[in-house]
Order: sequence, then C-alpha cells, then structure tokens
Amino acid sequence: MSADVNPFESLQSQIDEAAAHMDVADDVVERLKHPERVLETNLTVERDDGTLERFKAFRSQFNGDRGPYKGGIRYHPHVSREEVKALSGWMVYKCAIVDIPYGGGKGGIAIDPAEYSETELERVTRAFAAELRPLIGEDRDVPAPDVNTGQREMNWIKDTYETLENTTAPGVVTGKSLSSGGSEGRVEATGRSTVIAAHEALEYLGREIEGATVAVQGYGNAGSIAARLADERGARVVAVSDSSGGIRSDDRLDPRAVKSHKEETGSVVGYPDADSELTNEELLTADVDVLIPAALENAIDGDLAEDVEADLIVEAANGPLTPRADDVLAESEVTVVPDILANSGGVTVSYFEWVQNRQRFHWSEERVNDELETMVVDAFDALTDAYENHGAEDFRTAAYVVAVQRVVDAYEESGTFPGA
Ligand SMILES: NC(=O)C1=CN([C@@H]2O[C@H](COP(=O)(O)OP(=O)(O)OC[C@H]3O[C@@H](n4cnc5c(N)ncnc54)[C@H](O)[C@@H]3O)[C@@H](O)[C@H]2O)C=CC1
Ligand SMILES: O=C(O)CCC(=O)C(=O)O
Repeated sequence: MSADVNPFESLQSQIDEAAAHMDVADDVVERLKHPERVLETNLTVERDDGTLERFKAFRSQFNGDRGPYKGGIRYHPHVSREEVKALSGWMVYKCAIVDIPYGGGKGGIAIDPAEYSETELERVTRAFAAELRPLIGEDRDVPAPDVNTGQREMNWIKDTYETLENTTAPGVVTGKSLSSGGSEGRVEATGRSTVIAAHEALEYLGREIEGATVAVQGYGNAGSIAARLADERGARVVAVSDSSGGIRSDDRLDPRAVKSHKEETGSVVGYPDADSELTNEELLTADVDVLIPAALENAIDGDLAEDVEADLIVEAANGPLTPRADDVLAESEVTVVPDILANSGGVTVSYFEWVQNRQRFHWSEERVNDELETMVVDAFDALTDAYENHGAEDFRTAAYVVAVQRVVDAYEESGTFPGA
C-alpha cells in the first residue's frame, strides 16, 4: 500500500494515457483533468457530552457535461481534498463508460465513524447535508453511499434536504432504504457488476468463472457481496480480508457465513472454518485466478505488483492500483478490469433508483438486475472493441478511450455559451 501516491495525479495520468490514443485537442483534454469546483467546509457538531467538535468535509463536482454530478459520500479519517477530487473524476468516466446521463461528483467527511454514537453521526450527516443543500438537487448533484456510509446516512440527507427545501425530492440522493424511496438491488449492485465484469473478462480470456479461485480484499458492501455472487456463479472464494487482517481456506470459504461472522465480531479474522490467517499483503499476492481489491485506493503499488500471482484483477474499489502497478502488471500480462467498469453497478442502480423516484414508480429486483447485467455487458463490449481497434495497451486505457470520447462529444456538441 502506497500512501505517497496522490490519487488525483493517478486519475490525470489515466486520462493522458487514453488521450494519447485519441484525436482530441490538448486544451480539451486539459479541461477534463480538473474539477469544476470543490466545496471545502468545516462542520462544527455537538457531541453527546455537550462539547463541540470540528470535522473537515468536501464535495467535488468534477464535470457536468453529460448530466447532474453523481457520486458517493465517504466517511473515513483519511478523506482529503485530493482524494475527493480523484474520486469525483473517476465518477465522470464511470458514468460515461456505462452510458448513464450523469457527470461526476464525490464527497466525504474526515471522520472515523466507529468513534461516534448514532445520534452524533446523525448530527454530523445533517450538518453536512445543510452545507450541501445549495449545491445538490435532483437535477444538479445527486449523492450516494460510499465507504462507511449506507442507507441510514442517505435517508438523513434526503430528509434534511426535503425539510429545508419544503418539498419532496426523493431523487436528491440514491442508495436510500426501500421505504424511503430506494431501489431493489442497490445494496448488491457494486458487488454484482464486479462479478459480471469478472465473468465477461474470464470468458474473453477463454476461461470460465466456474471453478476459478478468488481472493477479495475488503469485506464491506462491495467485497462481501462480490464474494457471495462469485460463489453463486461457481467460483471458489479462498481468501478474504478486512482492515484487521485476512483468512484463507485450502478449499472454499462460505461468503455468507464469513459475513455473519464479521457482523457478529467486527472482522473476518477468527472465522472458525478458515484454515489459516494471512496479512493483506499476502492476500494481494495470493496464487489465485481472480483478485478483487474492494477496499481503498493504492492497495497495490509498483513493488507489490511485482509479486501479484493472480491472472485477472477486477477492481471493485476505486483506484486500488497505482499507475506504476498498472505498468508492472501489464508487463506480467495480468489482465485488469478497471474500477470505472467493474464497480459501475453501484451508480447504475443508483441511476435506476433516480429514474424510479422521478417516475414515482417501483421496479422489481429481477428487472433491476437484468437491466444492470445488460448495461455492464454492453460497457464491457465497448471496452473490448476499443482495446482491439484503438491500439490501447490495456483494458483501463481502452475504457478511458470510450469514456473520454463520450464526455468530449457532449462538451463539443453543446457549443459555447456567450462569454465563456
Ligand atoms: N458502496 C458502493 O456502492 C460503492 C463502493 N465502491 C468502492 O468500493 C470500495 C469499498 O467500498 P464499500 O464496500 O462501500 O465500503 P465499506 O465501508 O462497506 O467496506 C470497506 C471494507 O474495506 C475494508 N478495509 C479498509 N481498509 C482496508 C485495508 N487496508 N485492507 C483491507 N481491507 C480494508 C474495511 O474493513 C471494510 O471491510 C471503495 O473503494 C468504494 O469507493 C465503488 C462503487 C460503489
Ligand atoms: O451510486 C452512486 O451514485 C455512486 C457510487 C460511488 O460513489 C461510486 O461508484 O464510486
């Protein structure tokens, strides 16, 4: 794990790599590498004991050429301006590769939620929602869950916004609980697209998901569900980890039982049916067919990449590989399905949620999952088409060639506003 690689610079170099294979003017590319605006704010919130505490919070609106800014809100002690800028940029290209009508945004609060009570977290969330209120809206900027946030936080944001605006606007935020206007399938969507992407990539490589061995780093929303759905498609999940460490089985871990163990104890570590424990580094270099990083950025840097044994990496997390890791893995012929495609299920089902909210209509889980599968498979086909026909040297560059072109088209077709 490399803490000194700036994820925003990684994003910029990914855009440059793609642009090198495209016919786009340098000044247009430059515009695609910087956020349109970033809110940086201090939330002062009362603790349960009556004292006040200050939290730094951010929302980056990276690019709105294709529609409202869209992207999650993260609660983590390491949230920073640079991280939020990178994450918001990745959202732009993620929405473009799956061709949903959104731009990209991302937000976060520098907080370790494990240190606060539920009532404190509600006050922090509502304080942030009040700061965000002038910037967000169903057609302006639509937040969603990310690391350490979920339905509960989204419900609070929706309620704060609707109360302050004196309206009903369920589509102001996605990832809500079902009774607050959420969609079937949203909780599973990120893990689901990860497994669809793994399936497609293995097939492209002439292999099958059935019987493939899988290691998953990070056992939260994205990782635990990817593990379960991979298992349901016949893969063998043999190693998983979280921030406390990892576990391995010589045969097969039962992803549902591991999840129950984590819910009961707080970690996957100590799961009774594991054969051994392993460190996160050992997990990332395990000899498996498929590696799914599903934790945070920069999990695999250039040095660690030298030791990766997997044949295929499917990025459930955003930005888990540094640019140097990408180069090393390309040299070793490890195939990487990039985050902007692999984890696009989350925002795609967020889009379905938003559509349902706007129509005041509810889709079945079957419909959500079918439409998601179609969109991820179509995006994968667009990626492989660019890979085969644009000289892109890896899947990430191919995905960016498709996505950047779609953003450029929207920008150029909109013409120039007088005075701009
Ligand atoms: N939740 C969503 O809908 C989406 C999430 N993502 C991305 O997926 C990744 C994970 O997000 P979620 O699953 O939502 O978060 P989460 O908060 O539900 O889970 C994160 C997991 O990562 C583990 N973790 C943290 N640091 C770790 C480390 N150094 N080594 C191993 N494990 C570590 C945590 O223990 C936890 O199990 C993030 O990169 C996020 O941006 C991407 C698209 C959508
Ligand atoms: O569901 C969404 O709008 C965005 C989820 C997200 O933050 C992501 O894809 O990284």
